[in-house]
Amino acid sequence: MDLQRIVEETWNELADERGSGNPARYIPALALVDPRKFGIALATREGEVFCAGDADEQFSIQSISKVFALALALERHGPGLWEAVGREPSGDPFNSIVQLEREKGIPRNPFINSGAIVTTDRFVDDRTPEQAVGDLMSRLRRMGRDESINFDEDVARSESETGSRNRSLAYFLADFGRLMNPVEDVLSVYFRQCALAMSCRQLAESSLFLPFDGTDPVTGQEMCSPSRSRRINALMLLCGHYDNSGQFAFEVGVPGKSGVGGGILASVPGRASIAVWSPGLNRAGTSMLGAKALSSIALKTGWSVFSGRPPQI
Ligand SMILES: NC(=O)CC[C@H](N)C(=O)O
Repeated sequence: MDLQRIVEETWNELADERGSGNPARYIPALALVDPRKFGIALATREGEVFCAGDADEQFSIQSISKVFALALALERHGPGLWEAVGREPSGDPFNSIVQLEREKGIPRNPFINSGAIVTTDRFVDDRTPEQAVGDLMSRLRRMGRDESINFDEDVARSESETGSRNRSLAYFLADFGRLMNPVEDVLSVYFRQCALAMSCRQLAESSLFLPFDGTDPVTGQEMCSPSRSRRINALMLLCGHYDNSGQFAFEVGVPGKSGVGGGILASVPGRASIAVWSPGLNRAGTSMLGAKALSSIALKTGWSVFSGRPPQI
């Protein structure tokens, strides 16, 4: 299978639709990004990366970071993490607060904002926010094989200045006694984690542990056990796009995680890790063109977790 041709064809087919959807404006720094950006990177077990468009330009990965935070929080706490956060789709928008009161401060899953705030709190654990951010950065740099990976201070500040909703969620959690650390400490890590700047290529390369049983097949670095990576993939499939997760599974058919910066990370078990970026979003905060690109790649390759077709590569 000529993956470079598939990636390029997909980009060319959709290029005229660049600028479709609505970029996130509730984080002012994100509204400054050129809405016509469009990149695709597909990384394989052999260490090859097939790219098209703006695949080497860094963007704000936003909620895609929740996948890394989950893996690292599980590493610190093991299955005990599941006492603080659930594993069910919420069917509500990512920043919804309604279930939190009814369900006594146990968020439905680690990918909605309330669940991610709890996950980040557990990742911080007994450390200072600075130590936790330092640890997150060094892990990502190691996984992405790139020392330049960092967070964008302007985006983190912009989100903090306008973060009333996330503060509400965090104080609600604190009121139920669900956070180990002070609210502002947890949020300062959460905002920086969301403001991580990475390119499609860096994202695809640093997340190869997801489709390959917890271990980067290129470097041999182990991120988590095979059973844990299976479970993270399961959560991505069911909760990775909030109240749009069903639609994404229907159209694309592989685990994925969206971010309001317009990135989507998709994990194709046993095959590849794919990152796409286009800032225009649908109503659930999933990149419109990004989802179309992934759907097209899934169609062209035949890749799907719901298909019994033998591996093509
Ligand atoms: N879906 C997202 O990417 C949301 C993340 C964003 N940082 C927020 O907390 O609102």
